[in-house]
Amino acid sequence: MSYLEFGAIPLQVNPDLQEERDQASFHVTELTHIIDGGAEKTQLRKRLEKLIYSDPDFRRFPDVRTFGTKSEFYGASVLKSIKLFQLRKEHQWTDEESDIVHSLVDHGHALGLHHAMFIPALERLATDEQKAKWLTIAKQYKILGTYAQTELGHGTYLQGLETTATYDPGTQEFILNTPTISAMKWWPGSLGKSSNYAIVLATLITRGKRHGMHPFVVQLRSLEDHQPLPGIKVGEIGAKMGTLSTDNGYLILNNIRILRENMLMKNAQVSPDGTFTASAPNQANYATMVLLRVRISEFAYTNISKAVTIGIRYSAVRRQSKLDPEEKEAKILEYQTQQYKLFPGLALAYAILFSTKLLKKKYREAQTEIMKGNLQSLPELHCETSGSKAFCTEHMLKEVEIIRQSCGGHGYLAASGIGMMTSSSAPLVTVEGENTVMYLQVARYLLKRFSNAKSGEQIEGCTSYLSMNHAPYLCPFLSEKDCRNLSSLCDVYRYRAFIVISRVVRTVQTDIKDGLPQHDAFNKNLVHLVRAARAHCYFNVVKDFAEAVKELDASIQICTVLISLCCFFAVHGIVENSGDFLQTQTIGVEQLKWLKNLQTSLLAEIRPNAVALVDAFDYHDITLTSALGSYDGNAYERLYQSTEKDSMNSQEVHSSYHTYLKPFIQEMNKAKL
Ligand SMILES: CCCCCCCCCCCCCCCC(=O)SCCNC(=O)CCNC(=O)[C@H](O)C(C)(C)COP(=O)(O)OP(=O)(O)OC[C@H]1O[C@@H](n2cnc3c(N)ncnc32)[C@H](O)[C@@H]1OP(=O)(O)O
Ligand SMILES: Cc1cc2nc3c(=O)[nH]c(=O)nc-3n(C[C@H](O)[C@H](O)[C@H](O)COP(=O)(O)OP(=O)(O)OC[C@H]3O[C@@H](n4cnc5c(N)ncnc54)[C@H](O)[C@@H]3O)c2cc1C
Repeated sequence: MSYLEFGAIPLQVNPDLQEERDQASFHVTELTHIIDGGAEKTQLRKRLEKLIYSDPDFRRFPDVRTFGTKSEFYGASVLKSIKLFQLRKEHQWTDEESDIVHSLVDHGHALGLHHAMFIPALERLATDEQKAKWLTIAKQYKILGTYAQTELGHGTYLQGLETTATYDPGTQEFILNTPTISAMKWWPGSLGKSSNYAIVLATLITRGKRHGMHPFVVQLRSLEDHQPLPGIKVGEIGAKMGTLSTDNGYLILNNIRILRENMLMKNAQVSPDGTFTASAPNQANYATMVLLRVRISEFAYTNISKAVTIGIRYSAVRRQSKLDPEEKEAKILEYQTQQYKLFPGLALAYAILFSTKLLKKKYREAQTEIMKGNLQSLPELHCETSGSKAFCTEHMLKEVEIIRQSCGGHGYLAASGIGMMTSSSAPLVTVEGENTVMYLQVARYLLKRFSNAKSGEQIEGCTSYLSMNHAPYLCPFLSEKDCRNLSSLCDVYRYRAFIVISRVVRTVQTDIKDGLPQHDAFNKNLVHLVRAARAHCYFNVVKDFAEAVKELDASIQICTVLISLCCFFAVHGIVENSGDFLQTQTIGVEQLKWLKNLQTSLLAEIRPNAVALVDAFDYHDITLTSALGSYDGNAYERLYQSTEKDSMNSQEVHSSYHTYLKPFIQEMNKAKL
């Protein structure tokens, strides 16, 4: 073959990848249907895929992402928003359809916060009359909004927000102000350049009294020429590690007057004379964050499943070194260490998938009650969503980075698609509640439930195991074979969580008894409290995965593969955290030895189906945007082809040669003479 033909993509699938597909023990399409939630959902996704990817602009976005300047990238991202909004309107997409499309077109776009937070906030925090006014025009895209809560000085501690909304009964208006530099809004997505409205979260002051954080609808920019309105200073906060398609912004408000009706009053009201009344606890105003924590958990699935698709397909076509000196070089997927890098991410993707399906269901049920004014399920929902968001994003980020490393040098290329995934995954551990803080919210709930259980209350829900009548614990693993039993594995996780939680409760109580104030006793044990929350979340994810697999209505072949994967997920988690399991005596040294053996046996067991398990995620090549992970496995040709799109290659000799290099070379050559 001449080098001129190197960039031509072969028409056939790479035989190494085809070989993997041929040896799968199950039908990939059947598993795809399970992942999508049914054959009709797969059809729906495919229909939307076809619609979106028939538009050349949507196919072009990945190239802009890789090779454009920040400003070009932002411009393309605005176009992406507009196209999505037009399509959504034209096709009357439901929220579900819209979510599918978002997962197809790369997560970010300039006005992403309009549907992700602005509209959900109006739906959750506005009264019916306010919805009639604001929601209608927001849905018609007559106004474009964002959610401006975080300030330069405070993101986590919402009670510390300094932006003020002071009620003036004389004019029946609120006056919004940014009283200090740390009070300026800082970070909100779509704020810098895109939105003309925002829901601004500010401390409400009426009749001289502060009433905590409340939501206010504020117009930021003119609907005529997009100029910021008088008294408003708004702009971009600067270059970031990733999430380039979103214009995260700052906002300074100087005596901005808004109508009394612009305070979203579902949960608290200010009457014309300035009387404050609350019809729900202040935390009801956190509802938009609760929703986004569910969405971000789902997004963790999207990222890890895409990353592992790239990693596994590439590992099936990349050959390096010899396993058997007599044979040709081995696929890197053959190396046990490579499987050890990739399969935890594979198992995690399925674990998050099943666990978030359940979380979403619980969220929907709880939200229906909450909208009717029944807030009983809110504390449990807050615990579950905070824990899920923290667990899923923490583990996803860790595994995405390991998968990037598993692709060797090429994983570091933008064309691999995986480096971008690391940078877009990174903020997810911080946004919508920083993970440590979220785990501490879970711990707070666990402590409460633990003491409720101690006082004899029958606990329901995700902490029900705290009120189990704990007979003396006996490790269920009496042989290596026992370690495969999913309900025994769940038991081990459950007891580990129970013991870690009860120990930290005891330590905190002892510290308080010994005279430490409660806040000091907490701070002295924060690391252990986070450990307890992690143990609780791990147990719940293992349990959700195991139950989903147990209840699966699928072929025996699929059940067998998913049981192995679930078993691997649980076993791997114990081995990785063995210190904790040994210390809580939920397993002994002998059991750890069995579990380690089982862990490596499972690598070999999963190996033949690895490619089929990622094929089942069914990512379109455009969605993946990866030269390494495309369906046909022609990685080298695609890598070489990707160089054509690099503007540096548009001229043989770069202009800098004429400006700098040529005079330098000439100078050096003159000097030699
Ligand atoms: C386009 C489509 C894409 C979709 C796919 C996504 C893609 C993704 C891309 C990235 C997109 C990024 C978009 C980021 C967008 C932001 O990042 S928006 C800003 C998010 N900001 C945060 O999350 C702030 C985090 N902080 C907090 O939530 C709260 O301050 C804290 C930490 C929970 C503390 O709450 P607090 O009320 O100040 O104090 P605390 O004493 O801890 O709690 C009081 C009580 O309220 C309860 N409580 C606290 N929070 C809640 C709650 N939420 N609910 C119920 N009860 C609660 C507590 O449990 C406690 O109860 P009790 O123990 O008293 O019974
Ligand atoms: C890409 C991106 C997009 C964003 N989009 C938006 C948006 O659209 N709208 C919006 O309003 N905001 C947005 N944010 C802001 C985001 O919500 C906050 O950054 C996040 O809530 C964390 O708050 P913080 O930055 O104040 O971190 P901090 O709270 O300052 O955290 C710093 C460290 O302090 C620790 N810490 C803080 N408090 C405690 C505590 N009580 N106990 C123990 N440790 C603690 C944390 O664990 C962390 O290690 C965005 C941020 C990013 C990065």
